[in-house]
Amino acid sequence: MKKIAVCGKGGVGKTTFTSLLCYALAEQGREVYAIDADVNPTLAEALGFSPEEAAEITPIIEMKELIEERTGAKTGEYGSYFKTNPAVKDIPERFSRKIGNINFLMMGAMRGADQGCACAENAMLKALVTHLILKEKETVVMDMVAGTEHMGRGTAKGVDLLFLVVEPGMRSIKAAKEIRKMSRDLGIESQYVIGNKIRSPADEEYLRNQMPDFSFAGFLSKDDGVISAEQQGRALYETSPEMRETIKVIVSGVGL
Ligand SMILES: Nc1ncnc2c1ncn2[C@@H]1O[C@H](COP(=O)(O)OP(=O)(O)OP(=O)(O)O)[C@@H](O)[C@H]1O
Repeated sequence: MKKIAVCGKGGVGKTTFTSLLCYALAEQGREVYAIDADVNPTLAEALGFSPEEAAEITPIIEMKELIEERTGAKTGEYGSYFKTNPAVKDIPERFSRKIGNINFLMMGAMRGADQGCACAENAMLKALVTHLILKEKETVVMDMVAGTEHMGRGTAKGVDLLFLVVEPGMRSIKAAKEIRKMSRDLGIESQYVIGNKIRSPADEEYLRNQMPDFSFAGFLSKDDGVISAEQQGRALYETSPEMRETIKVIVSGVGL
């Protein structure tokens, strides 16, 4: 019964971590709704869908046509639609694909340079997340767009738990600090850091020293297995017993 968002600077490993988290939660018997909220979506592949399967999924943004058709509500009024029809199970089938207990949905692919900002997508996601009513065993996990923009727009409103992914470098730490500040303003109290691409205990220590007032949920090693899984088109959770064990410890450590 949780809505979880995974945030951080571009390229830190949000998608990699999100895929592991979804599998670990699904293995506990939860019904997981994995939402790729990134405008450059890659979560489908990280979960182990083939590029062909991923291409068949209708992006959530196209729900707007459905919403307008059913309710007459226009862009910006999605909230009222989700109030009247708020269960995840009500989301029509063409918007999702399933692997085991993981239901995958995506916001929408990157727009062309001349197609404007992603305000409509953000409004849509915000409405969806704010108004979704989850059943006891249902969990939503969102792989967010890089950086802080979505926080500024309040897309992550309605989220219960935020994971901030960082790597051992100043830039991702700076982004995490900004995201935390914004997310606190949105009322998201539960926030944990995941240190990714860790090469040695010194990397862990560096992160802990640079972020003394953050709660660390755990650390993921820098591992060639991540690239191998990508190349094979398989889920990292399936290919790496080490990552599987690490994520399980993280999940139980934060009480999920
Ligand atoms: N623990 C790791 N060990 C080795 N490589 C990793 C690890 N985590 C992520 N990577 C690699 O780093 C790159 C970025 O990872 P990923 O796509 O998960 O990050 P992201 O934060 O979701 O990126 P984006 O902001 O572009 O969506 C990928 O090529 C991935 O293979």
